[in-house]
Amino acid sequence: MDFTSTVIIPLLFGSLGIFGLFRFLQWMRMRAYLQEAVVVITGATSGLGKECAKAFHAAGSKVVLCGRDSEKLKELVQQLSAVKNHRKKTHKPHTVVFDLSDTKAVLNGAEEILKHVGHVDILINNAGISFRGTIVDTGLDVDKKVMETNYFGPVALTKALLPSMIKRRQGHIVAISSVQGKISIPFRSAYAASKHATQAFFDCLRAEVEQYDIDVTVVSPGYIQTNLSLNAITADGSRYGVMDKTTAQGQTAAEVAQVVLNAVGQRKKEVLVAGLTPFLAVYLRNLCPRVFFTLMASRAKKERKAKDS
Ligand SMILES: NC(=O)C1=CN([C@@H]2O[C@H](COP(=O)(O)OP(=O)(O)OC[C@H]3O[C@@H](n4cnc5c(N)ncnc54)[C@H](OP(=O)(O)O)[C@@H]3O)[C@@H](O)[C@H]2O)C=CC1
Ligand SMILES: CCCCCCCCCCCCCCCC(=O)OCC(=O)COP(=O)(O)O
Repeated sequence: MDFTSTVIIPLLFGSLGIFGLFRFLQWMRMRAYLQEAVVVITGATSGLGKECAKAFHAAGSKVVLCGRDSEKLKELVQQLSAVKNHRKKTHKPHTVVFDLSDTKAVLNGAEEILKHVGHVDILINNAGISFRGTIVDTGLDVDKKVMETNYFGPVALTKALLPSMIKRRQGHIVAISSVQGKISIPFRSAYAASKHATQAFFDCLRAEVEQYDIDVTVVSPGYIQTNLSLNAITADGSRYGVMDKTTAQGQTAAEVAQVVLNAVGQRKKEVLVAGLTPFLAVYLRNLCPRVFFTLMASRAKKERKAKDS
């Protein structure tokens, strides 16, 4: 008997077995956590929100779909109800209509959610808009609109639902931020600012509510193939209306929704869902800020030149 067959091989198989068992138990825990959970998703009418709705519905959660277009929400309910899942009990979704940029509407929406479903286990603050423009040309009303939709809306909804979570000593709040909540790139000022504010707010919240057993997960994706660039607003408040190459070549919304589902199921505190370059850019911003700022300035010059020519 040599050392390999008596020690190394049994150790290897033992470790693999323990790892497999650990993953299985993790999967079982996640399944139990999501099954029957009341999950509120904002921006469910499109892109990542719509895919999250499909993923959580398929996981057996009771989804509450929020959006500002009731027709699109109804269509999604029909789509989800048509999916037959023989292995898991699924639930007919509820819908609640409100515009996130209107605080009063958000508060009424929160009230309606609690009236309909009694409590919220998981709130996914997903809805958002992006922005394209130079700071010098952008009206303050545009900065405010982006902040209202991406920051004040989610903050108002979170604050409205938080007391009932604290009372139950149970709940999970998710913020869909962006890589741009960690680094700022030129011509995205309002968007990057709203996502940095989101990151900061939900990091503070995480610390404050841990004592009530409430989880907070911040998800920071890179580019995703959605309508985000098409729907972005520009310096004068008009719709950008272009499917950017970066957006078109991003990850699929279904892939990112699966990452959101797993991150929530595993109660992760934060997750960066991006390729190597954005990932390195985040590190560069923190470790060698001067180099990062120089790269961003040259990127701004190049983009400006390309636009002018
Ligand atoms: N796509 C990407 O590359 C990335 C996206 N993200 C983030 O993902 C999230 C989802 O965006 P994504 O799916 O990509 O984009 P989409 O444009 O496809 O979806 C945005 C969703 O937000 C909703 N929404 C926008 N404004 C409001 C409002 N005032 N009130 C209520 N709902 C509103 C939209 O509703 P409606 O259908 O009515 O327009 C839509 O459902 C955003 O927070 C975005 O910042 C993060 C990183 C990368
Ligand atoms: C040796 C280290 C090299 C480090 C890389 C250098 C820096 C390169 C810059 C990379 C910028 C990445 C930007 C990623 C932005 C992003 O993923 O944003 C996601 C969004 O929210 C998209 O919204 P948008 O409206 O901008 O489409």
